[in-house]
Amino acid sequence: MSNESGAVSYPKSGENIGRGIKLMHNAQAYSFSFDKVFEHSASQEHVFIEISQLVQSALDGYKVCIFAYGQTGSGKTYTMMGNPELDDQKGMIPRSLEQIFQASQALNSQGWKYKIQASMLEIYNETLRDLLAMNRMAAQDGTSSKCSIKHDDSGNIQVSNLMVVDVTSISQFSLLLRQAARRRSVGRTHMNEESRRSHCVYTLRIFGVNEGTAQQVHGVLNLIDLAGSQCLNKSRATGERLKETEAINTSLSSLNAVILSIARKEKHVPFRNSMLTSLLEPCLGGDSKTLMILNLSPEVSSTGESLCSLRVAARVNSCEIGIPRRETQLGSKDGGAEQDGGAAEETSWTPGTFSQSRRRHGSRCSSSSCLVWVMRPAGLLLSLVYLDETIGLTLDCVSPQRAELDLVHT
Ligand SMILES: Nc1ncnc2c1ncn2[C@@H]1O[C@H](COP(=O)(O)OP(=O)(O)OP(=O)(O)O)[C@@H](O)[C@H]1O
Repeated sequence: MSNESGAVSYPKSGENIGRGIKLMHNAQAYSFSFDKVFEHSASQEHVFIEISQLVQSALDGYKVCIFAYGQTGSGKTYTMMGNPELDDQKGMIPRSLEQIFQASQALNSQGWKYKIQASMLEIYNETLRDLLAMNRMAAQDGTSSKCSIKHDDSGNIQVSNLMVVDVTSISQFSLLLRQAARRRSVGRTHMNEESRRSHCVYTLRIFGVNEGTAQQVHGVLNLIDLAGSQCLNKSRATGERLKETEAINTSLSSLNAVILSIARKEKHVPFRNSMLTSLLEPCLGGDSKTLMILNLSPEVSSTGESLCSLRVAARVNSCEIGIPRRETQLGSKDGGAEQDGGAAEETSWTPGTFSQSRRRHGSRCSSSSCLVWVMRPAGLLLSLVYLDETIGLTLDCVSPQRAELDLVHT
């Protein structure tokens, strides 16, 4: 099967995308470079162009994980979910599902039939909550089975008691998304009117079988909207909000410890220190294709947090994980299926239309990748100022406050 080129065509990337970013913090400049850096003026469509190939590869039988990371209020939920009802504001999750449906339908003519299943859960205060279960309240108050993470004999991770729904249309999926959004733990904080107080994991399992060749593929697409990091003294949180903020920061610290440990190629990676890292283990420690989207706030008061986030993203960018493995089986005439070895095909993916393959020379490992999207600053008008031809674009503010982020087009 070869649908890697994609059944859907996309417009070319715009000029509001580069690869470098410079941050001024305490009068010091910090430079970073990533797979892509999007200015605030980039659209949801621009960002999706860069991840569409990766989404496509879930249909080809790969495990794919895309997660949004950043401080509270920086635009993670906007990026991942956006407004699914409005075409130009739809985020990565509704766009991914649309692409998967359209591409799978286009492959029908080549004999492929697909079954797609969805599950949606949140990690709230270190507890797993099923966002689709009918008896969710019963599970929360302990009168029915709670979700928990189980490791099977082959080291695979399963979530027990999680509702898995067969998805047959885009409208049905939109309904599930609305249901999950209503049930997700949301609270008002000093930093964000509608702050998501949990990490949310949307999973699509994709089973394909070719009626002509009996080949089978099994891909997984995990789309994750992490809760935002937040300085406790800035958050001014008390009571429940404080407890949530502490739980969010603790689990994000565990994620950072895992990323640091992988980047340093340490033998022991502390995946089991939190629910979040246990769930992410197959993505960060295994054979999936993983992408982090870092959301940044351009406000001067956020430069400290932005620097921390950029450092985490730079580390993620340098992590070498396993070889992406395509899950395929060769069916036999009598209807049985033989493994074709889950052939570990070294098909490192290339984000979007023009960046380089990220496979390291001389290494059999592929690396995780990172895109950065800078949010539009509330109440600040931005203008673009050209410094010189080689440096490219610098963001400058038409306001007394100077924007501290330079987006360097390279
Ligand atoms: N690129 C963008 N264009 C327009 N509005 C945006 C953009 N990014 C974020 N916003 C708006 O900014 C606000 C905060 O964004 P959002 O809730 O997505 O942040 P978050 O990082 O998910 O926050 P939290 O971690 O607290 O849940 C929302 O009202 C959102 O609609």
